[in-house]
Amino acid sequence: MALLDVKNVSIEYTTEDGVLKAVEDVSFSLEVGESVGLVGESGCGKTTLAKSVMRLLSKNGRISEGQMMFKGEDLVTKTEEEIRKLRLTEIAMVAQSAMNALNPVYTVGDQLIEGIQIHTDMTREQARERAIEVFKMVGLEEKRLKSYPHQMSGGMKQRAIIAMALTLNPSLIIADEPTTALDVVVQDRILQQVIEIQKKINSSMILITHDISVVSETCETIIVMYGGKIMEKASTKAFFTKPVHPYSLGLNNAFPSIHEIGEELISIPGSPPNLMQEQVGCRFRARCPFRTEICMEEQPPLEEVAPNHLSACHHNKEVERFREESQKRETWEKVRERIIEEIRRDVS
Ligand SMILES: Nc1ncnc2c1ncn2[C@@H]1O[C@H](COP(=O)(O)OP(=O)(O)OP(=O)(O)O)[C@@H](O)[C@H]1O
Repeated sequence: MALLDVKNVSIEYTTEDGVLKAVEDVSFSLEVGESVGLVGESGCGKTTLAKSVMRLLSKNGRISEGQMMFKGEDLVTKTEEEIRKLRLTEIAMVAQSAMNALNPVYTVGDQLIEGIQIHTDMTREQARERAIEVFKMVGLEEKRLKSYPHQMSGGMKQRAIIAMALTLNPSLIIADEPTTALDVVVQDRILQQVIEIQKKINSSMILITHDISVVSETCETIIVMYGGKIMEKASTKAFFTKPVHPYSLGLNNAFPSIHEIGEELISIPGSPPNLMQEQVGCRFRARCPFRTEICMEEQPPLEEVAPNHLSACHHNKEVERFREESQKRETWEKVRERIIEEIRRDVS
């Protein structure tokens, strides 16, 4: 049985201007010990999906459809009380800039020890021992337990937050851009530590990032989202050697570290769809160099293109040609010209 089985989940936000469908009909599963990288441009629904697993959506957000089976039980229908018990003990989240969540008037140690005591029946002394242990795991000295947040650097604070998330050996860690606010060297070191600990305690992980090169180094599986839907899911190895979806091909062109030195980066022209509007056809159609008639009318299903490799494109079979053409700058230049032409037409 998978640890987490997300089935046909849709999530929407009610706003003053109407309903925004942030995630639509998304399904994926996560095995015990597996780490999945969730990637895609800003606004594609990564954080929404992650927060919904913890049932931490903002007030105007709701899971409108689907199930999220965690250890065989549906998280969607659990009561608030049941979910609260699962947080930290079973599912822990390290959010973007979580370090700002530390309470400035308590020492970091007190906050950590208190957190442990709330969720377990450990004595203060036992909780302190555990706090020292997890501090060591993330590379913080014991004496740092006595520090107040303002006495620590950004990197240290984020480490302390990660320590808090890992302290009760959760089965699932959700890390949402856990190191974005830090400098690159520190980012890399902390991320490696998180992965090490995750492997040690054999928890599963969902790592959210907009940087696919991070996923190539840290995760076994990658899920690419676009406009609230999954476009491609594959092992990272397959994805980085043989990506299939045109959006993935575009993303691969846009990231430096997985390319050879000196190779030119090409970004994908245009912007993601407006999720306030009803989506017709493929969500990537406006920016896709390879679109045809059917892409304008029908939403492509997520199909298996190889074992454990899924792609939602009507033209999965033409991937060899797409791979070749997507590496040429003029392929994407034509998309840019097409977008400009369409805007001109709409205006006139
Ligand atoms: N509380 C909210 N109310 C209304 N719309 C929201 C709310 N939170 C997110 N959205 C919208 O839902 C969509 C998905 O947002 P989400 O933050 O999940 O994307 P993301 O991929 O995590 O982006 P980022 O990388 O910038 O965090 C976006 O269109 C966003 O504007």
